[in-house]
Amino acid sequence: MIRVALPNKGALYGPCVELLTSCGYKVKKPTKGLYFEDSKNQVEFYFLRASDIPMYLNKGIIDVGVTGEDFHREKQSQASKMLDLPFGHSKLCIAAMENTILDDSNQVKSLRIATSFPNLVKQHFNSTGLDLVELDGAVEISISLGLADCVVDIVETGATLKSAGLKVVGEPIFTSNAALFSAQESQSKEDVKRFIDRVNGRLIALEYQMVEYDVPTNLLDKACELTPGIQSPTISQLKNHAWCSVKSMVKKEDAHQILDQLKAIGCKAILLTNIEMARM
Ligand SMILES: Nc1ncnc2c1ncn2[C@@H]1O[C@H](COP(=O)(O)OP(=O)(O)OP(=O)(O)O)[C@@H](O)[C@H]1O
Ligand SMILES: O=P(O)(O)OC[C@H]1O[C@H](OP(=O)(O)OP(=O)(O)O)[C@H](O)[C@@H]1O
Ligand SMILES: [Mg+2]
Repeated sequence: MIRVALPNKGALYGPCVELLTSCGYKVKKPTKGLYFEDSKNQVEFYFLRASDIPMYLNKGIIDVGVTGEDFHREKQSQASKMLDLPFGHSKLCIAAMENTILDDSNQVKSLRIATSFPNLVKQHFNSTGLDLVELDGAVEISISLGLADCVVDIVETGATLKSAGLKVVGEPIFTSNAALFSAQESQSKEDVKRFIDRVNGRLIALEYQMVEYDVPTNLLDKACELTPGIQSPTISQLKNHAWCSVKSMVKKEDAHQILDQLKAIGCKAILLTNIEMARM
């Protein structure tokens, strides 16, 4: 059995459950309770606060955990990042009331700053003498309540700041995404390696598609240049020896252009399919 920690709510919860379900894990947060055992796959899932997961990993209590890079850095975690995950993209931004005149984000140094990320703020301003107000959440309301003059908070679309009458000041102090981390002492466990390999397989499946096409044998090299694959394309001979069939993985973002190019050089029966899962 390995222990895996997932955020129990918020922006990372849904995407985490979806990712692990597509990897064949049974992930179900009980209505009351923070633990679920997937006995078939020998995994115990713990649903914890995203901000607490680095501490559990640091102490080696949990083998693997998903949280944001921002919390990993804020909590000065010793856990190792194993995989970047394609969700939880956000920025830590300085924000102040819309009518505030701040020409330079350095002026913020002398203001009362409310945040859930005190260490990242200190690191950013390279200063220990800041007037920091540490809050667990709902940071955006602290200015209108008179607790702070500005905030450093998570921004994705900017809707939360806007509805609180705030604007971003200067450049983001940190850019984050969700990631899968492993406790130092768990990295060599075979069960942990298998878990990470499965998740990585699904991430590759999401990033690539499979293209298959028929190509005249004299154009095979030219076509393979367009579809080199990861290792090498698979080539099969058609019954009509003047033609070959090629199968190759292509990056999803490039797939449609590659299909256009294959058609343009004379390939036929060009098919593009999604990949459900991979092991590389
Ligand atoms: N709107 C968002 N879009 C994308 N990622 C986000 C968003 N909000 C938060 N995150 C990311 O998700 C992680 C968890 O954030 P957050 O602290 O908001 O969790 P939460 O479960 O909502 O807890 P809390 O109740 O303390 O706010 C962080 O790493 C953060 O960067
Ligand atoms: O820029 P936006 O798209 O508005 O997203 C940013 C907001 O999302 C998160 O809040 P969350 O949804 O986790 O609610 P919370 O206040 O309960 O943490 C985060 O704490 C910000 O407040
Ligand atoms: Mg939140």
